Amino acid sequence: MTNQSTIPVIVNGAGGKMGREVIKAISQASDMILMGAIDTSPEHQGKDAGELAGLNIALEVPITNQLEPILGYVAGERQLQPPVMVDFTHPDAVYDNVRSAIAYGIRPVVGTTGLSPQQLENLADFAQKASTGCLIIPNFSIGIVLLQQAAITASQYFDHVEIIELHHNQKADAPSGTAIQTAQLLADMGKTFNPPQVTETEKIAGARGCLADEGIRIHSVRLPGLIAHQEVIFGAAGQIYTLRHDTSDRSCYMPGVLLAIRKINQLKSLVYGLEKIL
Ligand SMILES: NC(=O)C1=CN([C@@H]2O[C@H](COP(=O)(O)OP(=O)(O)OC[C@H]3O[C@@H](n4cnc5c(N)ncnc54)[C@H](OP(=O)(O)O)[C@@H]3O)[C@@H](O)[C@H]2O)C=CC1
Ligand SMILES: O=C(O)C1=N[C@H](C(=O)O)C[C@H](O)C1
Repeated sequence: MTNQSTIPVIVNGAGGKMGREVIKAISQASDMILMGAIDTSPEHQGKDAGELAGLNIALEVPITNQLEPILGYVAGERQLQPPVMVDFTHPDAVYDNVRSAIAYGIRPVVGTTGLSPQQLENLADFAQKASTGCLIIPNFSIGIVLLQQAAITASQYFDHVEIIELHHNQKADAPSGTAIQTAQLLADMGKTFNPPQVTETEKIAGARGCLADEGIRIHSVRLPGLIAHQEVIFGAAGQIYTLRHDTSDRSCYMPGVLLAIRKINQLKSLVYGLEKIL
């Protein structure tokens, strides 16, 4: 049943691994209603979003590959709560999706990773000018927020740290958005890590991973059988301190996604990271 506090939501990437999970979560949230489901995959066109998500009932929302008509339709409906677009699509698509949503006055909750620093800056400008909330969340799980907080604490006492992120081999971008954010949080602590101990030679290019800001290295593993995992390993003389987060089911992201949908209406600009809205 819809009422004045029901939040209209459209899901972009509705047929994907995360999109289906989001549709299930929205269908179970009494304060939200699915108003549109977009996915460019030809195999999903016209299917009911609820049935595709594995629900026993149809939601009467067909999957379409046309984002703009859905944005226009939702923007034109008379509703008291501002509509939200959740995006779990592809690194190549997310920038344009977010710009389109903001142009229609629809607030984007973005889980898709792979936006460049320049794209993030442009989107922040765009959201600011439109006075529209925009949430970009590289990882919606509470476990990663806690891992990052522990890493920030540890970084005050350790000068050596490397990050290993491990994901399923369908992932398009590397390093993961989570690893990039984790490295940035550590780099923002105002010190340089991993002072060189010897002159290193990579006998095969990439052996030492990629170099993020302030000397922090990130290593990316892609294998079938994995979902999403991250280790932050600190080293000092005679000791190793390892922080690890493991995802065993994508439902772990849903409390964060629902929180973001509920909170975005309070924002008037771009906010990056789940920790900012907890
Ligand atoms: N922030 C977080 O907590 C999390 C973020 N992610 C990120 O979310 C993104 C999606 O992940 P995941 O669900 O696993 O990926 P999937 O490939 O399973 O799903 C993406 C879906 O979006 C479709 N798609 C691609 N381009 C567009 C477009 N332009 N418009 C609409 N639909 C499109 C894809 O179709 P097709 O297959 O035909 O390309 C696919 O059906 C990734 O960037 C991933 O890193 C994932 C998990 C958690
Ligand atoms: O592609 C994924 O699966 C994930 N992507 C996000 C990332 O790049 O950090 C979040 C999580 O790691 C799962």
